[in-house]
Amino acid sequence: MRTKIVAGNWKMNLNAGQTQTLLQELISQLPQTSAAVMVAPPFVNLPQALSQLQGLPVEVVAQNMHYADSGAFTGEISADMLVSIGVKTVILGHSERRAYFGEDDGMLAKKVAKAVEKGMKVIFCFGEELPDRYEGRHFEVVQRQLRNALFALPEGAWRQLILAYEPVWAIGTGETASPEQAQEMHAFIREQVAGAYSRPVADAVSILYGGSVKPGNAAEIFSKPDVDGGLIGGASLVATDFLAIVNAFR
Ligand SMILES: O=C[C@H](O)COP(=O)(O)O
Repeated sequence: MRTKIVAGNWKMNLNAGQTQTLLQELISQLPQTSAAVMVAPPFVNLPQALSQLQGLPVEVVAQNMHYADSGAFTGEISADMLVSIGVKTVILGHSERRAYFGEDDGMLAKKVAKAVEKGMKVIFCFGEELPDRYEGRHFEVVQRQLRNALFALPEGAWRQLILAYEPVWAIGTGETASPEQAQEMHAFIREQVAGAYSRPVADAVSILYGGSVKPGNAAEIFSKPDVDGGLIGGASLVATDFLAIVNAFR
């Protein structure tokens, strides 16, 4: 049985005080759930989140990291630094990192390999842009993103991977992939993993959907057999919305 996951990617939102408030709201209403719940605040608020969530079933996740162990990379954060404060999971490959910070498949392959080497779990994001879908290239694009960044990893690394399919046209736009579109792509992704590795590896990996998941559409999207949860952006900044999405698994 695959792990069901609801992860909130806070992106570049919430200062220290706002972080404390949102976490308090989440903690006070935390439901019983079979899903693993995660939140990803910006780097500077990770220690506070770790402290507030200590002993609670909400994992604190980083939004990014560098591929080098250390060195002259002003403004960057290493895997060691994250691990040293207690962060065990990192989001890599988000479309905003790809679009605004020049992260390509080659760089992401290095980042994923480093995170895996350091014992971290990775939520690896990928997905096609709107023209790709209009022009029928979406499967090809996703296949290439997976192959270039992940398929050179040893099979054992897959125990540390979580995939997050995020069609770029659905991120922050209010437009969501239909549950059928999500299921179709997730099944395709699982086939790619089965082809590159094995059926057991493919069946074990959690594949999350991301892109305008809201309380009103989460249950239907999560009901699809190859959708194992969601990576939530905007709706994760409102405690009641995020918890309603978590509850969509009940
Ligand atoms: O990481 C989360 C995704 O980018 C989705 O963001 P969104 O829920 O605001 O569309």
